[in-house]
Amino acid sequence: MDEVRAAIDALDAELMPLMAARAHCIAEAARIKNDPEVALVPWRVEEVARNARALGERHGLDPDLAEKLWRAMMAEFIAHERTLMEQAVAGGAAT
Ligand SMILES: C=C(O[C@@H]1C=C(C(=O)O)C=C[C@H]1O)C(=O)O
Repeated sequence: MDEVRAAIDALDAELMPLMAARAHCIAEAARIKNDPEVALVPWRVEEVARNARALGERHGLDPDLAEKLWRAMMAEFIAHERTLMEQAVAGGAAT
């Protein structure tokens, strides 16, 4: 079990910079959209979910699991994007 956990920790260390890069793109999207009401764009969520299924299949990950993981991740990024835009609106209103 120790070896498996060490492998998981090593993979998490590889995933984190990619997650940070994704968060950077989300922050860019927040700046461009500049409206908390449009944090969630349904057609794009469905497109990313379809992409995740295809990528899962290509890399030997159950597509159902890939889709669930990506939908959960997107929900968190969308909430984060909305928070960033709300903060920008609040900051803009105060100045
Ligand atoms: C980045 C966007 O904002 C949201 C975040 C998404 C994501 O985490 O991939 C996908 C759809 C959007 O609702 C976008 O609209 O493309």
